[in-house]
Amino acid sequence: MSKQDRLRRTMLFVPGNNPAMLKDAGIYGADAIMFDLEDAVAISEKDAARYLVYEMVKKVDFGQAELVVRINGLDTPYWKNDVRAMVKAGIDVIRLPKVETADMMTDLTIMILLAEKEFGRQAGETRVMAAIESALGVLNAREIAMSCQGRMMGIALSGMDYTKDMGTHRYPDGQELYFARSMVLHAARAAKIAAFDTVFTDMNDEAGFLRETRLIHQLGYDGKSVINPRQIPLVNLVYQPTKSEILAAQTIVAASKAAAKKGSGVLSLNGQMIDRPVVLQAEKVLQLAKATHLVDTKGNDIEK
Ligand SMILES: CC(=O)SCCNC(=O)CCNC(=O)[C@H](O)C(C)(C)COP(=O)(O)OP(=O)(O)OC[C@H]1O[C@@H](n2cnc3c(N)ncnc32)[C@H](O)[C@@H]1OP(=O)(O)O
Ligand SMILES: O=C([O-])CC(=O)C(=O)O
Ligand SMILES: [Mg+2]
Repeated sequence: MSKQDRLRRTMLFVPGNNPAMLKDAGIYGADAIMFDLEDAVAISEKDAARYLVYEMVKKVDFGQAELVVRINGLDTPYWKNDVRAMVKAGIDVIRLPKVETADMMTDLTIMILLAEKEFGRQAGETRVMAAIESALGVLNAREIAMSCQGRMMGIALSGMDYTKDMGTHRYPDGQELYFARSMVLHAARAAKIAAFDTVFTDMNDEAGFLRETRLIHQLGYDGKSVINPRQIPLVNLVYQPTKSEILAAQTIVAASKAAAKKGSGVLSLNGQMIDRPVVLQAEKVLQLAKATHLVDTKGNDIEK
């Protein structure tokens, strides 16, 4: 799977000052691991956490997971050192919290470019993502998503800080996030980058977590930030295609390959027109099925 079309169903937050959690973060099968230097780390621990995460990124094998770091915000004295250390360590993605304007992302990428030069990394290699955590950030989501072309990997909604900014808090039905979720998703889709939903903090409320995950899956989100390994299989369950979706996708992909051999990009299958967007959607279904080991690498069923 190329870096562009990799799955991003789960992004596991790991506190940057917890050696035990950091060391084992790769064993739970998260699509991305997010080392947190921001709100999970006390002020007195900021330098120690940065050093610890640097060592972990350099030395620990986290398998296939995409490695993301949530650095401290641009209004803190820590973020520049965070960027330098993480670029030096070779992190895949830097997540900037509390993004309100596209200019903030530009400031971040200027610093990243300097660090890439300083530490001999290829210019543009370090990707970025923005976490939207306020009313202003939501209203500017489109410009934020369109910024840093080439480096921008995705945008995330951060519902805890966002609801605080809105003068409310999280409710079980999620109505308070409806507008923000729609805005962030539209901005991501318009910019052709990934969209991540916010964390669900009650680790024991499995039914509530599944309800929220089904909602964001239905809306079209790529995945969700998660805070506990127990939440990972639940997200994967929701994102796992059904048998009939897999069968339909296999039929579409096979028929489109046969049509392509005859030089045709569009075909009719059981009365339905099949063209490029339908084929791309079918390929995505097979990619998800492969990730959950329902089909093999050629898209054929695996007998269980
Ligand atoms: C609003 C925000 O900014 S949210 C983002 C910031 N917050 C965070 O990063 C918090 C991330 N989550 C955590 O720190 C933890 O899940 C806690 C503290 C909330 C709960 O931890 P625990 O009570 O240990 O949870 P639990 O009993 O389910 O843990 C089971 C195992 O998973 C490990 N684990 C739990 N959470 C994580 C995690 N986020 N990353 C890696 N490993 C984890 C535990 O260390 C434990 O491992 P062990 O069996 O080897 O001892
Ligand atoms: O990104 C997240 O979901 C966690 C977070 O910081 C918030 O909700 O404020
Ligand atoms: Mg936050």
